[in-house]
Amino acid sequence: MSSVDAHPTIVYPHYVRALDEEKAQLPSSFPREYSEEFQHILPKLLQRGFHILTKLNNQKGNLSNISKNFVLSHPHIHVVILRRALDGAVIYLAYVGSHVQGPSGFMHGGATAALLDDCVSSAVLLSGPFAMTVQMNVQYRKPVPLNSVVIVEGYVEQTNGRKTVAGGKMYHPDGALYAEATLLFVRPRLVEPKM
Ligand SMILES: CCCCCCCCCC(=O)SCCNC(=O)CCNC(=O)[C@H](O)C(C)(C)COP(=O)(O)OP(=O)(O)OC[C@H]1O[C@@H](n2cnc3c(N)ncnc32)[C@H](O)[C@@H]1OP(=O)(O)O
Repeated sequence: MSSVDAHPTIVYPHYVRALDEEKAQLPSSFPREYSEEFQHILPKLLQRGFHILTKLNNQKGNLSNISKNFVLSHPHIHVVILRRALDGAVIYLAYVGSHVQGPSGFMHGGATAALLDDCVSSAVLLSGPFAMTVQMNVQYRKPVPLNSVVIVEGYVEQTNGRKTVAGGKMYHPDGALYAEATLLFVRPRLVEPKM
């Protein structure tokens, strides 16, 4: 098996273990200027039935697969992950810093897509077997200012065999929509359970 083939099966158990081990803590290393905003928003998300899963930005040791995640390890993106058990929806409460710029003063569209993909993928991975994004359609509604807090929400819409349709939204904490996406995931044949 090539290293590319091995990747999904190695990463997924690490991911689940990381989420298990890192429950219920807001990262203590969050810079002061936005930790207050996080503290203000978090209770509202908890009221909606979400609970904090992880402080993945601070992973160490054998969780290196997580610490290399493009979005979660980005030095200018800080994420607290929450999940709602009722429907498996996932929220990334995120601060986007200065070095994710596309248009001057605003977030790069690719970074917006990456955050959406990662959040929606987490919702998919935590609700079912490993699957990979094979299609993603992003509607960019408003430019996302740099150095700001955003809420990203991911949810599974429908699973049919190896295919899962899922959706995501990125919005300002006041509810104004920045972007929304529809994604198709496919469970690779290679990691299907053997009967
Ligand atoms: C650390 C954890 C962090 C959590 C967050 C991580 C976020 C990362 C999310 C990603 O970015 S994933 C990386 C980007 N995605 C990829 O690299 C996937 C590349 N694609 C593949 O490797 C293969 O397409 C894949 C292994 C997913 C599927 O190949 P298979 O050979 O197993 O499936 P196959 O080609 O037989 O397709 C199965 C079904 O899906 C359909 N399908 C596949 N690709 C499609 C596509 N692109 N569009 C529409 N349908 C597609 C295909 O037509 C077929 O439909 P039917 O069963 O109805 O015939």
